[in-house]
Amino acid sequence: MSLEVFEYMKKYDYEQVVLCYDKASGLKAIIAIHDTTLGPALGGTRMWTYASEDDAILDALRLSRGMTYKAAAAGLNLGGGKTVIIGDPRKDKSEALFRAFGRYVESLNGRYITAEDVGTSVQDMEYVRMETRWVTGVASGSGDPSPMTAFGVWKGMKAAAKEKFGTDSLSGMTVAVQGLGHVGYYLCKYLADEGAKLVVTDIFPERVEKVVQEFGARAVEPEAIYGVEAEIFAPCALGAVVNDETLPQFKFQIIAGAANNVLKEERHGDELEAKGILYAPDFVINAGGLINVADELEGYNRERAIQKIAGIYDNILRVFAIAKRDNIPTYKAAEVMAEERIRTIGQVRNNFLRK
Ligand SMILES: NC(=O)C1=CN([C@@H]2O[C@H](COP(=O)(O)OP(=O)(O)OC[C@H]3O[C@@H](n4cnc5c(N)ncnc54)[C@H](O)[C@@H]3O)[C@@H](O)[C@H]2O)C=CC1
Ligand SMILES: O=C(O)CCC(=O)C(=O)O
Repeated sequence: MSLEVFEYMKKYDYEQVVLCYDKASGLKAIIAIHDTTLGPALGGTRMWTYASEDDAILDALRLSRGMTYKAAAAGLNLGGGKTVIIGDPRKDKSEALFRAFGRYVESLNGRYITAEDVGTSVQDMEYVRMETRWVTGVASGSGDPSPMTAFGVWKGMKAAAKEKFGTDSLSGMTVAVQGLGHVGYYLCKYLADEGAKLVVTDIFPERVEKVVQEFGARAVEPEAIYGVEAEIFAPCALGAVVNDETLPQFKFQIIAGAANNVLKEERHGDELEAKGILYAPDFVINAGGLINVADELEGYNRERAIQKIAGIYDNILRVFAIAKRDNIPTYKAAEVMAEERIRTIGQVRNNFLRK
């Protein structure tokens, strides 16, 4: 069945979807702008080989809505957007492709600000910057946001441990880390430095080997990670990893990782709750990269960014408090927290002249 784009936009209140095609460079991109109530839509550019154009559009739609919630929950004055470029990041990149994309971003005149995401790099964003100033996370600015995302996930994981075990020390605890890319590697470093035991996996053996060598991690095959004996599961690869197949295997007590859209469907969040597994919602715990690139918009100050990202600890505790207050699962509590802010600040911004 093909995707009914306008129906989907109506259902979840999207503002705009832009299809970008450039013959010379081969660019095929989808820019999705979900909501700009709080400010311009900021969100990275993902490059991926999608099975179909519908899959690509749906990914852009879902990810951009996640960005609205992420920015709102993080207390940022930004809305939600995301770009998907259809292509193989290992083969299809070129200066022309990213510059063509940059011209589309420029055409939106600041309504959408881009950055890197899975499959794109700081270098790619330098090409985008040649055509537009509406790009963050460039080498001459805040650079790769991934170490900051990892720092925020580590802080949020500690808050979850505090809630579940009464202590935020992860020393001696076992953490299962799925995906040892930009974020997963740095997360392993924070955890190893604190004395946590690591069980890790990745589809690229060289990434696994590096973490085993550097941090004394134990490696398992990709499919085995879901059944590992560990207090905490940190998904740092792709989304939808909490699903009907994986859930029955879980012996974890906490799920806290960097991946976006961790729950395949909302009901999987209900099932985690029913099993007594504490879920630190994805868009709250993984906001470190967004907070970092957003700081670049004010003239980047690393210390200020680190301070703000450390606030993810309190933000995660706030989500758990709302969950208890309203007697709802944590994934819903995170949405309530974000929606409350969009509603309140949206009303405030409607007073007098809107800038
Ligand atoms: N980089 C950032 O600052 C942010 C990243 N995220 C999310 O965090 C996740 C990780 O991001 P990055 O580290 O930047 O991406 P990355 O592409 O550098 O790393 C992902 C890693 O997961 C591995 N992987 C893919 N499928 C796997 C599987 N089935 N089993 C095991 N490993 C698998 C890949 O080989 C790769 O090493 C993504 O979902 C991303 O959307 C969210 C917020 C910010
Ligand atoms: O971290 C980035 O590059 C920008 C923010 C983003 O796209 C994300 O948090 O998923």
